[in-house]
Amino acid sequence: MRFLLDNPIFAMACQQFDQAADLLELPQDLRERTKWPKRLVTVAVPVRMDSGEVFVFSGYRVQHHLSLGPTKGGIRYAPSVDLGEVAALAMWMSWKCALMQLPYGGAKGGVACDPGQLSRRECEALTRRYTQELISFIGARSDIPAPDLGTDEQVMAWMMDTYSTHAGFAVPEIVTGKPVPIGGSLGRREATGRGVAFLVNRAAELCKLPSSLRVIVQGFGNVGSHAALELARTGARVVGVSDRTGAIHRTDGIDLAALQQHAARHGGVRGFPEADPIDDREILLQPCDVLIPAAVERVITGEIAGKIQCRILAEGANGPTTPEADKVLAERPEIFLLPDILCNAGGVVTSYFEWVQDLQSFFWSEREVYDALYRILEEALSTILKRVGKQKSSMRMAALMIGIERVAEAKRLRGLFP
Ligand SMILES: NC(=O)C1=CN([C@@H]2O[C@H](COP(=O)(O)OP(=O)(O)OC[C@H]3O[C@@H](n4cnc5c(N)ncnc54)[C@H](OP(=O)(O)O)[C@@H]3O)[C@@H](O)[C@H]2O)C=CC1
Ligand SMILES: O=C(O)CCC(=O)C(=O)O
Repeated sequence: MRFLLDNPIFAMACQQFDQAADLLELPQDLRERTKWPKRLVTVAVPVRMDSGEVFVFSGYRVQHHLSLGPTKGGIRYAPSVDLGEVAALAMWMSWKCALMQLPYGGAKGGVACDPGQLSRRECEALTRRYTQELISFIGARSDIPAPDLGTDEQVMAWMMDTYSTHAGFAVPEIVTGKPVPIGGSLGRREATGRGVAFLVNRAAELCKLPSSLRVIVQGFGNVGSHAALELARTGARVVGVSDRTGAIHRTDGIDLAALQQHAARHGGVRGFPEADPIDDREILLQPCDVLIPAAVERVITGEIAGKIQCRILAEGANGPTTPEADKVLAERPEIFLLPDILCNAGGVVTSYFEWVQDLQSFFWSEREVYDALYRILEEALSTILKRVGKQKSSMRMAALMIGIERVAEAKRLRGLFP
């Protein structure tokens, strides 16, 4: 297992864990049992490409702990995907699910590929073969995938169909984040971004900021675009947006509907005529009230953390801030941090609602989904704030401590074979 530490993202997740476990004074045996992932699955995924050639992709699924219920977490399609990255993301899922009091352990999966370079047929073939390779390892009572970076509702529909064809009947509860007509939940598509927006507005109230927040978002995919749209709906002005194609800035605010149309037509935000182009690193350093990294890991480095000019740092992405940056942020108390395992938890909480609805074959209104989601996010925020007050810790450490201690307690209560 220790070979995973060669991966910098896994090493970062472990560094965070160790720091929180030290603060919790977690006994050594429990610490070891809680830290390491339970199951690491690697699969070869052969796909006939449109060219006629067969390419073998590498696929992964990591199940971090099984102590509280099935494992839960997204499937990522990105060139960076490897076992260490997926293991780190699975670990963060564990603390996130426990923080939200969901009856799940953490998991994550993915395939090393560039989804932008795959045709629709290639993406479907890849998804179906990856799902087939995972059939013995996933299940509605054991491990339930969902969308993440580079995957969407269509990928979930193909996964559900492949699994259901194998079972001989429809198994909608095998994945969440699927289209509503085949058992998806109302509100799941927008839930992560709307959860981010809800928490940003709560943080703005706590910081006594006006509602006309200036917002910068890195990543204009599922999380970034819905966070931006929801914040704009509640009175904010989105002044900067970036994605892999580039970054744009407009002090008076960007027309998000027009930007969405442009991005759909041109494959990204680059070249949007109603805003100024800006360097994709510089965009993070522009003055704003809220900075939302909603793309990939480790973009807020120590150096960037010293230069950002926001009042709220809202981590839509998983792991966007390095431990070095956390040290810098500790010296900048004017910045209110919404840590990833809180900030982007709206996605998995709504996935939990989807799973419950599928198991019961009884579906909720969008209003019921969001009322329940915001109640859970509010409770998690208030539990973290109390912990910050009690232990004088950072928001990140408080959130991690709560998640980790719940998992450790489950392991302690369940015990070990004598
Ligand atoms: N989807 C969900 O429900 C949840 C997602 N998350 C996390 O949120 C983050 C984003 O996921 P999601 O929105 O689903 O993914 P999407 O694939 O929908 O969107 C990702 C966005 O990030 C952009 N991007 C990728 N790399 C970079 C980069 N290096 N610099 C700037 N932009 C970049 C992409 O640009 P382009 O389009 O040009 O490739 C795209 O706009 C991930 O960290 C994910 O783990 C967390 C909780 C739930
Ligand atoms: O919706 C889910 O089950 C998981 C979402 C996810 O991958 C995440 O929160 O990072």
